Amino acid sequence: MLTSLLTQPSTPTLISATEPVLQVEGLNHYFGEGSLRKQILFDINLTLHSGEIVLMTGPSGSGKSTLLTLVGALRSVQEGSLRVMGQELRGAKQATLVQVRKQIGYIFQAHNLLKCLTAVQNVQMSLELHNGLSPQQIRQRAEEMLAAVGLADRTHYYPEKLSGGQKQRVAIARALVSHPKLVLADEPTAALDSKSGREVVTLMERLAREQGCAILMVTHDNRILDIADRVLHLEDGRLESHSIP
Ligand SMILES: Nc1ncnc2c1ncn2[C@@H]1O[C@H](COP(=O)(O)OP(=O)(O)OP(=O)(O)O)[C@@H](O)[C@H]1O
Repeated sequence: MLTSLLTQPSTPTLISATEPVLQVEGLNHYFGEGSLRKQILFDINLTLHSGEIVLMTGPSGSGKSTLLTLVGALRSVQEGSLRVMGQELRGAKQATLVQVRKQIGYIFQAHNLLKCLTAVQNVQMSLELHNGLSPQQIRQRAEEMLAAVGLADRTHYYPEKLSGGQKQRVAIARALVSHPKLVLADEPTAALDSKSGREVVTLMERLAREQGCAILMVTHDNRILDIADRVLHLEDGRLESHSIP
Protein backbone atom coordinates (compact mmCIF):
# COMPACT_ATOMS: atom_id res chain seq x y z
CA MET A 1 0.00 0.00 0.00
CA LEU A 2 2.76 2.38 1.00
CA THR A 3 4.70 1.69 -2.18
CA SER A 4 1.77 2.54 -4.44
CA LEU A 5 1.04 5.60 -2.36
CA LEU A 6 4.56 6.87 -2.72
CA THR A 7 5.00 6.18 -6.41
CA GLN A 8 1.85 7.68 -7.91
CA PRO A 9 1.91 11.46 -8.11
CA SER A 10 -1.57 12.96 -7.96
CA THR A 11 -0.63 15.86 -10.21
CA PRO A 12 1.54 15.84 -13.31
CA THR A 13 4.95 17.30 -12.57
CA LEU A 14 6.27 20.03 -14.83
CA ILE A 15 9.91 19.29 -14.19
CA SER A 16 12.35 17.44 -16.44
CA ALA A 17 14.76 14.91 -14.99
CA THR A 18 17.77 17.22 -15.08
CA GLU A 19 16.14 20.54 -14.21
CA PRO A 20 16.79 21.71 -10.65
CA VAL A 21 13.73 21.83 -8.40
CA LEU A 22 14.91 25.21 -7.17
CA GLN A 23 17.35 27.68 -8.71
CA VAL A 24 18.06 31.00 -7.04
CA GLU A 25 20.46 33.49 -8.66
CA GLY A 26 21.53 36.89 -7.40
CA LEU A 27 18.49 37.23 -5.12
CA ASN A 28 18.26 40.42 -3.04
CA HIS A 29 15.38 41.40 -0.77
CA TYR A 30 14.47 44.61 1.04
CA PHE A 31 11.93 45.63 3.65
CA GLY A 32 10.68 49.16 4.26
CA GLU A 33 10.32 52.24 2.08
CA GLY A 34 12.42 55.33 1.40
CA SER A 35 15.03 56.09 4.05
CA LEU A 36 13.77 53.14 6.13
CA ARG A 37 14.46 50.69 3.32
CA LYS A 38 16.74 47.96 4.59
CA GLN A 39 18.36 45.14 2.65
CA ILE A 40 17.66 41.77 4.27
CA LEU A 41 18.99 39.28 1.69
CA PHE A 42 22.19 39.79 -0.31
CA ASP A 43 23.08 38.02 -3.56
CA ILE A 44 21.63 34.61 -2.64
CA ASN A 45 22.61 31.80 -4.99
CA LEU A 46 21.20 28.33 -4.35
CA THR A 47 20.34 25.23 -6.35
CA LEU A 48 18.37 22.21 -5.12
CA HIS A 49 17.89 18.99 -7.02
CA SER A 50 15.28 16.25 -6.66
CA GLY A 51 15.81 14.07 -3.61
CA GLU A 52 18.18 16.51 -1.87
CA ILE A 53 17.71 17.45 1.78
CA VAL A 54 19.23 20.84 2.54
CA LEU A 55 19.15 22.41 5.99
CA MET A 56 19.54 26.13 6.59
CA THR A 57 20.82 27.45 9.90
CA GLY A 58 21.63 30.97 11.05
CA PRO A 59 21.02 33.42 13.89
CA SER A 60 17.66 34.97 14.59
CA GLY A 61 16.96 37.80 12.15
CA SER A 62 19.46 36.60 9.52
CA GLY A 63 16.71 36.24 6.92
CA LYS A 64 15.95 32.50 6.89
CA SER A 65 12.15 32.82 7.01
CA THR A 66 12.23 35.61 4.45
CA LEU A 67 14.17 33.38 2.05
CA LEU A 68 11.85 30.43 2.71
CA THR A 69 8.72 32.48 2.02
CA LEU A 70 10.25 33.86 -1.19
CA VAL A 71 11.03 30.32 -2.36
CA GLY A 72 7.50 29.29 -1.36
CA ALA A 73 5.95 31.94 -3.64
CA LEU A 74 4.43 33.53 -0.54
CA ARG A 75 6.15 36.88 -1.08
CA SER A 76 7.10 38.84 -4.22
CA VAL A 77 10.59 38.52 -5.63
CA GLN A 78 12.12 41.99 -5.94
CA GLU A 79 15.58 41.46 -7.45
CA GLY A 80 17.38 38.53 -8.98
CA SER A 81 15.99 35.26 -10.28
CA LEU A 82 14.09 32.57 -8.43
CA ARG A 83 12.90 29.55 -10.39
CA VAL A 84 10.79 26.81 -8.83
CA MET A 85 10.43 23.76 -11.06
CA GLY A 86 11.60 25.86 -13.96
CA GLN A 87 9.03 28.59 -13.38
CA GLU A 88 10.47 32.09 -12.86
CA LEU A 89 8.71 33.70 -9.88
CA ARG A 90 10.03 37.21 -10.41
CA GLY A 91 7.27 39.16 -12.09
CA ALA A 92 5.02 36.08 -12.21
CA LYS A 93 1.25 36.57 -12.33
CA GLN A 94 -0.94 35.64 -9.34
CA ALA A 95 -2.35 32.63 -11.20
CA THR A 96 1.19 31.32 -11.80
CA LEU A 97 2.10 31.80 -8.15
CA VAL A 98 -1.02 29.89 -7.10
CA GLN A 99 -0.08 27.09 -9.48
CA VAL A 100 3.47 26.94 -8.09
CA ARG A 101 2.20 26.93 -4.48
CA LYS A 102 0.08 23.86 -5.23
CA GLN A 103 3.26 21.98 -6.09
CA ILE A 104 5.04 22.84 -2.84
CA GLY A 105 4.53 21.17 0.54
CA TYR A 106 4.77 23.49 3.55
CA ILE A 107 5.57 22.39 7.09
CA PHE A 108 5.81 25.09 9.72
CA GLN A 109 6.80 25.20 13.37
CA ALA A 110 3.25 25.78 14.50
CA HIS A 111 1.78 22.88 12.50
CA ASN A 112 -1.16 25.14 11.43
CA LEU A 113 -3.72 22.33 11.50
CA LEU A 114 -7.32 23.48 11.42
CA LYS A 115 -8.75 22.79 14.87
CA CYS A 116 -12.27 22.16 13.66
CA LEU A 117 -11.17 19.38 11.29
CA THR A 118 -10.04 15.85 12.16
CA ALA A 119 -6.58 14.58 11.22
CA VAL A 120 -7.84 12.96 8.03
CA GLN A 121 -9.89 16.03 7.05
CA ASN A 122 -6.80 18.22 7.49
CA VAL A 123 -4.85 15.97 5.14
CA GLN A 124 -7.75 15.74 2.67
CA MET A 125 -7.88 19.52 2.41
CA SER A 126 -4.49 19.59 0.78
CA LEU A 127 -5.64 17.11 -1.90
CA GLU A 128 -8.89 18.96 -2.54
CA LEU A 129 -6.80 21.76 -4.08
CA HIS A 130 -5.82 19.32 -6.80
CA ASN A 131 -8.12 18.43 -9.65
CA GLY A 132 -8.96 15.04 -10.98
CA LEU A 133 -9.47 12.98 -7.83
CA SER A 134 -12.85 11.69 -6.66
CA PRO A 135 -13.88 12.27 -3.02
CA GLN A 136 -13.33 8.54 -2.38
CA GLN A 137 -9.80 8.68 -3.81
CA ILE A 138 -9.03 11.77 -1.76
CA ARG A 139 -10.24 10.05 1.39
CA GLN A 140 -8.27 6.89 0.63
CA ARG A 141 -5.03 8.74 -0.09
CA ALA A 142 -5.36 10.83 3.05
CA GLU A 143 -5.92 7.70 5.15
CA GLU A 144 -2.98 5.92 3.51
CA MET A 145 -0.72 8.90 4.12
CA LEU A 146 -1.71 9.04 7.79
CA ALA A 147 -0.93 5.32 8.02
CA ALA A 148 2.48 6.04 6.44
CA VAL A 149 3.26 8.52 9.24
CA GLY A 150 2.11 6.00 11.88
CA LEU A 151 -1.27 7.54 12.65
CA ALA A 152 -3.66 4.95 11.19
CA ASP A 153 -5.43 4.77 14.55
CA ARG A 154 -5.75 8.55 14.92
CA THR A 155 -7.45 9.53 11.65
CA HIS A 156 -10.62 10.77 13.36
CA TYR A 157 -8.91 12.65 16.17
CA TYR A 158 -9.14 16.42 16.35
CA PRO A 159 -5.78 18.24 16.75
CA GLU A 160 -6.45 19.07 20.42
CA LYS A 161 -6.47 15.33 21.20
CA LEU A 162 -3.07 14.74 19.57
CA SER A 163 0.39 15.23 21.06
CA GLY A 164 2.79 17.81 19.59
CA GLY A 165 4.69 15.11 17.70
CA GLN A 166 1.47 13.59 16.36
CA LYS A 167 0.22 16.99 15.18
CA GLN A 168 3.50 17.57 13.40
CA ARG A 169 3.18 14.14 11.76
CA VAL A 170 -0.30 15.12 10.51
CA ALA A 171 1.29 18.30 9.11
CA ILE A 172 3.91 16.15 7.33
CA ALA A 173 1.17 13.90 5.93
CA ARG A 174 -0.69 16.99 4.71
CA ALA A 175 2.44 18.41 3.09
CA LEU A 176 3.47 15.19 1.35
CA VAL A 177 0.14 13.63 0.35
CA SER A 178 0.06 15.48 -2.98
CA HIS A 179 3.61 14.39 -3.85
CA PRO A 180 5.17 17.84 -4.07
CA LYS A 181 8.57 18.10 -5.74
CA LEU A 182 9.65 20.64 -3.15
CA VAL A 183 8.97 20.68 0.60
CA LEU A 184 9.70 23.79 2.67
CA ALA A 185 9.94 23.36 6.42
CA ASP A 186 10.43 26.17 8.93
CA GLU A 187 11.69 24.78 12.23
CA PRO A 188 9.45 21.70 12.18
CA THR A 189 11.00 20.33 15.38
CA ALA A 190 11.10 23.56 17.40
CA ALA A 191 8.07 22.76 19.52
CA LEU A 192 8.99 19.12 20.08
CA ASP A 193 11.05 17.24 22.65
CA SER A 194 14.21 15.65 21.28
CA LYS A 195 12.71 12.16 20.79
CA SER A 196 9.63 13.43 18.91
CA GLY A 197 11.82 15.87 16.95
CA ARG A 198 14.09 13.07 15.81
CA GLU A 199 11.10 10.88 14.85
CA VAL A 200 9.56 13.69 12.84
CA VAL A 201 12.70 14.44 10.79
CA THR A 202 13.47 10.76 10.27
CA LEU A 203 9.98 10.39 8.88
CA MET A 204 10.40 13.41 6.63
CA GLU A 205 13.71 12.04 5.41
CA ARG A 206 12.24 8.61 4.63
CA LEU A 207 9.22 9.96 2.78
CA ALA A 208 11.32 12.52 0.89
CA ARG A 209 13.78 9.85 -0.26
CA GLU A 210 10.91 7.55 -1.29
CA GLN A 211 9.05 10.29 -3.15
CA GLY A 212 12.23 11.87 -4.56
CA CYS A 213 11.27 15.37 -3.46
CA ALA A 214 13.71 18.07 -2.37
CA ILE A 215 13.50 19.47 1.16
CA LEU A 216 14.67 22.91 2.26
CA MET A 217 14.45 23.07 6.05
CA VAL A 218 15.23 25.95 8.39
CA THR A 219 16.37 24.68 11.76
CA HIS A 220 18.14 25.71 14.95
CA ASP A 221 18.20 22.08 16.01
CA ASN A 222 21.80 20.81 15.87
CA ARG A 223 20.64 17.30 16.70
CA ILE A 224 19.12 16.78 13.25
CA LEU A 225 21.93 18.10 11.03
CA ASP A 226 22.96 14.55 10.14
CA ILE A 227 19.90 14.00 7.92
CA ALA A 228 21.13 16.70 5.53
CA ASP A 229 22.95 16.32 2.24
CA ARG A 230 24.08 19.93 2.71
CA VAL A 231 23.92 22.49 5.49
CA LEU A 232 23.72 26.15 4.53
CA HIS A 233 24.43 28.96 6.93
CA LEU A 234 22.76 32.34 6.57
CA GLU A 235 24.47 35.22 8.37
CA ASP A 236 23.26 38.82 8.05
CA GLY A 237 21.38 37.94 4.87
CA ARG A 238 24.30 36.23 3.17
CA LEU A 239 24.65 32.51 2.51
CA GLU A 240 28.02 31.84 4.03
CA SER A 241 28.97 28.23 3.97
CA HIS A 242 28.01 25.04 2.23
CA SER A 243 29.09 21.91 3.99
CA ILE A 244 28.37 18.22 4.10
CA PRO A 245 27.96 17.07 7.72
N1 LIG B 1 7.44 42.23 7.08
C1 LIG B 1 8.60 42.75 7.52
N2 LIG B 1 8.80 44.07 7.50
C2 LIG B 1 9.97 44.62 7.92
N3 LIG B 1 11.02 43.89 8.37
C3 LIG B 1 10.86 42.55 8.42
C4 LIG B 1 9.66 41.91 8.00
N4 LIG B 1 9.80 40.58 8.15
C5 LIG B 1 11.04 40.40 8.66
N5 LIG B 1 11.68 41.57 8.81
C6 LIG B 1 13.05 41.75 9.28
O1 LIG B 1 13.90 41.05 8.39
C7 LIG B 1 14.97 40.41 9.10
C8 LIG B 1 14.97 38.94 8.78
O2 LIG B 1 13.81 38.34 9.36
P1 LIG B 1 13.51 36.78 9.21
O3 LIG B 1 12.22 36.50 9.91
O4 LIG B 1 13.64 36.38 7.80
O5 LIG B 1 14.75 36.17 10.04
P2 LIG B 1 14.98 34.68 10.56
O6 LIG B 1 16.40 34.36 10.25
O7 LIG B 1 13.95 33.78 9.99
O8 LIG B 1 14.78 34.85 12.12
P3 LIG B 1 14.23 33.79 13.22
O9 LIG B 1 15.26 32.71 13.30
O10 LIG B 1 14.16 34.62 14.47
O11 LIG B 1 12.89 33.32 12.75
C9 LIG B 1 14.76 40.76 10.57
O12 LIG B 1 15.60 41.85 10.87
C10 LIG B 1 13.31 41.14 10.65
O13 LIG B 1 13.11 42.10 11.67
